[in-house]
Amino acid sequence: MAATKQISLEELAKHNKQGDLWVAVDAKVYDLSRFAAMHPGGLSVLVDEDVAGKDATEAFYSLHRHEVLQRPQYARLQIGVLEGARAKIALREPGAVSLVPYAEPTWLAPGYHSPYYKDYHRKFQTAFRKFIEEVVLPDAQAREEDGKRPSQHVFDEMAKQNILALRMGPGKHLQGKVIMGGVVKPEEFDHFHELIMAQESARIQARGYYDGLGGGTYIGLPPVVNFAKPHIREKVTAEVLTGKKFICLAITEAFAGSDVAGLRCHAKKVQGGWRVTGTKKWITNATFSDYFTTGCRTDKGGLVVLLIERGEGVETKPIKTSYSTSAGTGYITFDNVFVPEDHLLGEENKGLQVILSNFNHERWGMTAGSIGAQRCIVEECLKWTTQRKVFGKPLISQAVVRAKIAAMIARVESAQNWIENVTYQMNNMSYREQADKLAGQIAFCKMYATRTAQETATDAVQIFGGRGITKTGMGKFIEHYHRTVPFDAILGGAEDVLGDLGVRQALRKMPKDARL
Ligand code: HEM
Repeated sequence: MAATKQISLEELAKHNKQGDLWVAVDAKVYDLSRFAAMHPGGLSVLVDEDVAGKDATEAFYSLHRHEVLQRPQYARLQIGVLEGARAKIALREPGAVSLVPYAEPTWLAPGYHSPYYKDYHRKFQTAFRKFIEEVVLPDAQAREEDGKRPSQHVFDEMAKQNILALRMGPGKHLQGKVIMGGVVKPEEFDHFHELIMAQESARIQARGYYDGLGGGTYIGLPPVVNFAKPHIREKVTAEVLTGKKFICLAITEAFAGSDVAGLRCHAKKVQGGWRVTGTKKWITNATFSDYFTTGCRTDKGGLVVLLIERGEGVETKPIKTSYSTSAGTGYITFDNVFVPEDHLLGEENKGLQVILSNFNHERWGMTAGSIGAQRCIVEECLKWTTQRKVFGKPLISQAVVRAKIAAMIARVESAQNWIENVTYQMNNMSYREQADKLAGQIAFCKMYATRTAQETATDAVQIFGGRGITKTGMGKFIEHYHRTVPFDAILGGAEDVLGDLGVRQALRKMPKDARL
């Protein structure tokens, strides 16, 4: 329990030297006498006459994130509270919304309205944010750092709450399931709930872990759900959605990225099935997956998608990318792997249809997450520029800084409004209509969101200066964001490819009789 002894300013002032050193931060008094020599910022800054025995709140928040004081080893240095002073720093409770302007999309900001979200979206959002902050976030920060895959207890908890099943979007697979203790009925769950999930999950600000946490399921399982033989579909879906087994989508190769038609991994038809030989690269979750939804080229030159189980001839090794190995990004080699006939997804030589069928949903989900992460950076920058003082004034008092913040806010607001519009269309269109009408919209929206995300990352680094390129301390999320933001711009289709796709889709629909 925090110490409550009342300490006057006079008493505080008496403890102002090495060996007997107290400071007050936000109305709490800390005895730093023994800690001072171990202080990561050095002893000299603490024995400074403006700090030792004084209220050092401003100096503290210029240099540390609040979380420092929450670490048990530092929290226990508190010996009392400053007499007559009131704590001013209010921390958000888990699940609560931030009151920092633009830190939330308007539908969540107090006093604003939205045509899209209903009361059950709000309830779901509150429960989901709490879940993310209490269950996922601590593991996310630790695993992003040590590079291990997300801990099994997080998957187990997600399975228990049926969150893994929600990652497949709305649909029959949710029938009869109790979602997060009943906070939303399966038949009510729609694409706005999914949008909430993507944006809330992005708040962990651990990009590798974010993909580690079922990124493979999100893109690897839908082809099984939609195209597998019933007995395979039931078995694999049950295993994956209960967090017992893992699956990934193995399409990209060293030879072919966005150019799916250029795949070389070869499936040879044999008695009772197929023999697969080839490689796959940059496959999210590959290092810990049990199943691989794999695109292969057939003898006839067509494409086939096979569900390959980890076993003889299958090897995975981690690829070190600029985000954490927590994502399980891997290189896969298939060496004459036997795949039984009933593991075919869809039809022979019609694999492209299987692969393409999920692209829109994948890209839309990535865009939603990317915008959520971008918004967190806006909040970080707003907090930093108002609390950080340079030349005696807060950073935000510089016009050039305000101009950067203005651009950041405009970008994230426009991207959010766009994704909400697309989501509304998805809610009101059949899958076929979505494929026909939204492929271009989603491609453009993703291209725009990730382009603006990179601009915001660059601006944020300028605002944070050296801290924006330092992995710990005040700017740690900025450093992380700036380093990992290109993933959103590459995975699921590079920006240029998506832009081109969107224009080609538009051209297909140009009326033949349109003239200036
Ligand atoms: C309860 C009191 C304090 C604790 C527990 C504490 C703890 C820490 C920790 C853990 C760091 C490492 C950086 C981080 O993780 O954010 C740090 C850095 C630092 N601290 Fe403190 N600190 C305290 C008070 C102060 C005060 C009053 C000053 C006043 C000037 C100060 C000045 C610094 C400086 C200059 C750094 C280096 C910052 C940087 O590298 O950007 N600290 N402190």
